[in-house]
Amino acid sequence: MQIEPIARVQVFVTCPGRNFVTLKITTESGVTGLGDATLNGREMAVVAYLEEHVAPLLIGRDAHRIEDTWNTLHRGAYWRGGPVDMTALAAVDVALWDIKAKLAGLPLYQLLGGASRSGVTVYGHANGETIEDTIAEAKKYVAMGYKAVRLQSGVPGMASTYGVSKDKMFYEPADGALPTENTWSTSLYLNHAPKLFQAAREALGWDIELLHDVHHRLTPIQAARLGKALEPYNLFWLEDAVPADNQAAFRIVRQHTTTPLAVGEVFSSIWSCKTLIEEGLIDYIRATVVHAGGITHLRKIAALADIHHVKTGCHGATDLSPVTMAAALHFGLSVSNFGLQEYMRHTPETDAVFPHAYSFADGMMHPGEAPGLGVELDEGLAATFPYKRAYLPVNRLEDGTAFYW
Ligand SMILES: O=C(O)C(=O)C[C@H](O)[C@H](O)CO
Ligand SMILES: [Mg+2]
Repeated sequence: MQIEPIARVQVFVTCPGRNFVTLKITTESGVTGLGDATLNGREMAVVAYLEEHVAPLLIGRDAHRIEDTWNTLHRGAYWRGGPVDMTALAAVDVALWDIKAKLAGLPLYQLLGGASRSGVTVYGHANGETIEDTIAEAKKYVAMGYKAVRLQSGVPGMASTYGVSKDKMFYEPADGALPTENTWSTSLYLNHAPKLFQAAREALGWDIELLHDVHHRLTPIQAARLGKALEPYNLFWLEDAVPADNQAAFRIVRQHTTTPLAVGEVFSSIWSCKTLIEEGLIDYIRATVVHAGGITHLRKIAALADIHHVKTGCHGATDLSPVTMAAALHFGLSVSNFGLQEYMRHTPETDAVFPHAYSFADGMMHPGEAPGLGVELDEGLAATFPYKRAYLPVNRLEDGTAFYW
């Protein structure tokens, strides 16, 4: 049996505009693999977890034994699961897949069963202070070749709204050394959102797929009302309509609307979405490589989803590093029930720290043909961008009640 013992495990933290945590595993024969371990706003918790509790367990293990390593780390932790553990586990898992594919001399998607399609269709983010601004942004995405765009607009009467950033192309919500506070009005939002999509269909037509993210801010019956109100505009999906801690809550939304539902960017494992998938309460599962235990675990989620007619829709915000973007593309190219992949562009500084083989053309992305993931870490450049603590915002209702952001 061919054995590839792990010799070194390193964790790098870099902040080329935002914080990224990267795990690098090196084998005794000198092959390296990268894994993204970035958990926005809680980065250093994963660093400590990896350095103190995971790295010592990896030294000397056979890098080829990905499934066994996953299960040993997961079942052997006893206190298993949750975002910190599953992000750390994902980083190990992806780094080991990177190593295995490099040793095989193949791009990772070939090890995952080969390409199931010619490319990975992606959606971009159009956001603006007003409906007109948002539509103008969406037109830029259409001009770049995107076939699907997420629309978020400011709501008149609200000082700030989720998803509306000053820098249009490079979204970054983690903006403070302490959390900034937003104020939320459900009624203003519910009155406004259908107007955005009515105007968008008039201006953009019906050939472009449109998406919207509620960011967990409605009760089930409010989400049901919004889904019904948006039906005439034929959304590709309505995302995170309600907080999904209570999976059964989606039954109410589902009973009332035919607008397709997507959820899962904060999910850590198959247990967060088992009911949603088995009862057919959603159409797209948005769990992602870095936060749901890596490729090994995400493949199991996708397999369960496949038999229930649920497609994938991996989270792909800019707080997931290019290492996750590449992993998502290899996964999306190969998995049978791929739906749509989110693609927010990283800044040029981030792209320089993580040179990569993936590319965008005609609304689709491709991971490229480099062996492994096709992403490297420029360690020298990374070291010039030290960690800067940054929090995601918090949200309050108009009367001051702490709410979901
Ligand atoms: O990309 C999305 O759909 C998001 O909701 C982005 C999140 O706000 C972001 O990843 C939080 O870190
Ligand atoms: Mg989202």
